[in-house]
Amino acid sequence: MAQYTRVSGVVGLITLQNPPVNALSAVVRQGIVDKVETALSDPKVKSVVICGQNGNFCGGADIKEFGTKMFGPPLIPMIHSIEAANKPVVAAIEGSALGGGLELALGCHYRIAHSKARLGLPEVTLGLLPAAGGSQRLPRLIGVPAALNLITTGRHVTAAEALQLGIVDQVTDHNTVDAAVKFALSVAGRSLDARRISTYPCPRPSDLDALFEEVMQKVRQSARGAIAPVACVQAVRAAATLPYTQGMEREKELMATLFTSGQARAMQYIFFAQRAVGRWRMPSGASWDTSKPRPVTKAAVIGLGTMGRGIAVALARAGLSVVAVETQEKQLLEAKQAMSSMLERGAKRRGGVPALGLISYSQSIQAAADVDLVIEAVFEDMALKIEVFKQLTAVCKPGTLLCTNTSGLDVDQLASETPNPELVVGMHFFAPAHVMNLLEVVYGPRSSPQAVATAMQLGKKMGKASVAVGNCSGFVGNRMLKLYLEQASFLLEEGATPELVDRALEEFGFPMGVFRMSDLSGLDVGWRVRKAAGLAEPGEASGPSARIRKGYRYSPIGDLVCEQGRFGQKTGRGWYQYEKPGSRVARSDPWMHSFLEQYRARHGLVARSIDHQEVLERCLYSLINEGFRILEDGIAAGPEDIDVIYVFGYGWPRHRGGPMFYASMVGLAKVLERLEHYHQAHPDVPNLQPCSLLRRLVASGSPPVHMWREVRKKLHSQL
Ligand SMILES: CC(C)(COP(=O)(O)OP(=O)(O)OC[C@H]1O[C@@H](n2cnc3c(N)ncnc32)[C@H](O)[C@@H]1OP(=O)(O)O)[C@@H](O)C(=O)NCCC(=O)NCCSC(=O)/C=C/CCCCCCCCCCCCC(=O)O
Repeated sequence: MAQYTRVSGVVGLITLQNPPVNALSAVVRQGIVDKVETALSDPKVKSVVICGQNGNFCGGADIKEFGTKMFGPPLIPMIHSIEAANKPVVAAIEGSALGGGLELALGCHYRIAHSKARLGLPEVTLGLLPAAGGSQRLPRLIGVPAALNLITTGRHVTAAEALQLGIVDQVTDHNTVDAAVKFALSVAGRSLDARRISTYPCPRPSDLDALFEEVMQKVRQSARGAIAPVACVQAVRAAATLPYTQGMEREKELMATLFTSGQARAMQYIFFAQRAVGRWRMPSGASWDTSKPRPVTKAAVIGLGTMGRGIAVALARAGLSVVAVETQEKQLLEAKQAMSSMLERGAKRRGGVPALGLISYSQSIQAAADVDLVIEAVFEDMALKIEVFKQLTAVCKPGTLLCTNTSGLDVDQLASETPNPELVVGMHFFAPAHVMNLLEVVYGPRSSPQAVATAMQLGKKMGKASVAVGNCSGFVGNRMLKLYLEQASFLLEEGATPELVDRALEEFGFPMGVFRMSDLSGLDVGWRVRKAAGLAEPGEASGPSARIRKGYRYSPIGDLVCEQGRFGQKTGRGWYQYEKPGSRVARSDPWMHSFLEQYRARHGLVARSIDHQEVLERCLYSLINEGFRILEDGIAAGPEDIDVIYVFGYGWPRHRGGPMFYASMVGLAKVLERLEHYHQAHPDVPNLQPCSLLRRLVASGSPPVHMWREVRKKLHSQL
């Protein structure tokens, strides 16, 4: 709803009231329409101020209303009537003015913002465009190039940038509503002819066609199949080339296509999933609302390899005091230099001061004596980690949380080696840790809810989507990834090339296909894991058992490639070739093609033609099947947890909503049928056998994703 009061005798003050973000729900829209009418019809009122309750202007249209029948007054005429008003209307922007919230403000005649406010049109991140006039007003106000940048990326700008761009008229450090009222008093009675943005001509750069062509090309490339960014460019083009009313028609037309698209549904699902995972729950019943996190102001990072450096930088950026420990002197010096330049580059990009002073460096683990939490990031070796945990237990003050950044070792085993296993959790960061926005918080059976709450809160403070998951080999992300990688290798054996597999996955929307990704992260990492698991054997075995390990189909292709010293980009050769070690541009490698041909010949395999459909079905459905197993095992609390992990950590295209949501869009019955088909064709790959939760869901009529937890509960109660 909206509240109305009269202040200073002549200013009508309208306050949006819909906590926590004052979204423009039907009731709020009705409130605005009514209160604007009241203010305009009151002869005593000379000007109007619109603000939001609790220091927050407006988070935009109510996303929960999308996909339901719309009630209440529509946004567009509401904003038009404000712009057409014959009394000045001033928006007092505190907190955020996003999406429909900024569009409302653009309909006002003046905008005053608090210095800490954030403004933006993030609709593109929800699969939409700013369709309450935003795509037509913003270019008229700030010009085409700046509007294109904001609308196609959805990025939020600070009040200072908004002032510089011309989005707001004034920025204040003081009470924004007081400043807006004062401003409203000063402009009362002035002509509003020059203040209605919809009447402005859109500034047209001389090279309009070339500009749009270039932007469209870039947007299509980075959108990876998402349709909203493309529609955003088309809408801004309409602003630049058509009169306002026709531009609005085009905006509406484009929005209609997006609004009902599966992509918008997927992206809005991810928006809510990202927030839902914060409401974590452990199988014991402990949860976010019953577990209080401990305060963490000082943390230590042990081991300054690639991961440790990124973690320490991310902690310092979040404002924590960090003790960075590396026992090797040379490595410590290199790390210090690298971390300082990471902080400096980040500060330059974001426009702040590098947090260099927050990090102290030491060669001794003793330096961690007074920290609240430690993140161990040493080499992925259980014996070494156990030794480090022993030392930490002796050095750290009582109650210090001990976290391990393992990407797959048994967190419970590590915990059991310490006298206080309840203080141990996994914090699985993704490389590079100062860039990637995902954190898996791994709890073992003995981790205390308080330890989990603390790690989850710390992850949030570091700006990461943090997901609490159970302890198992590979946790959630890597456990699923293993099957995806395995299918990719089998496809090579059967006739595919790395290029074919990667193209199919990149067309699906991944930023990189599986083989290009493997070249980037290094083939040796997986090789080491397979050797430790007793799977990779030196040299090439022959005979029928050569591709069977531990009773199941196994592809040694990756091991053989590693034996050639081909570890990917860092060695200049991997699944592809590179100009030199460290180069990034992957080029087809004839060596790889003849290696695959020889390999197939040696094993009596006949290459067959494999299409993109099969690549997608085998790689993605096997990964999804494992996702169902993870749900069945209770390692992830719900499908949202898996989807957030995949979208934020593994490059799963956001417009496809994560693997579990994607499965529901494809149709669970279809996924089941294809898995059965592939399992029949490859009976030596037991992972292709559809899991019982998937079968049960299909038998229950394939309910929507939010109902899967119920089906799982029933399945468990019957076991
Ligand atoms: C920055 C934030 C605002 C705040 O962040 P923070 O403080 O961290 O808080 P959060 O945890 O994120 O959020 C707190 C809770 O609030 C919920 N929330 C947040 N924003 C919204 C919202 N906009 N709507 C509903 N709920 C919201 C959030 O989920 C949390 O609750 P919970 O934990 O999940 O319970 C941050 O929240 C943020 O970034 N919010 C989103 C901002 C945003 O993206 N805004 C844009 C929204 S879209 C929009 O505004 C579109 C405008 C144009 C609409 C035009 C309509 C025309 C319709 C025409 C249709 C034509 C089609 C016809 C088809 C046919 O023919 O049928």
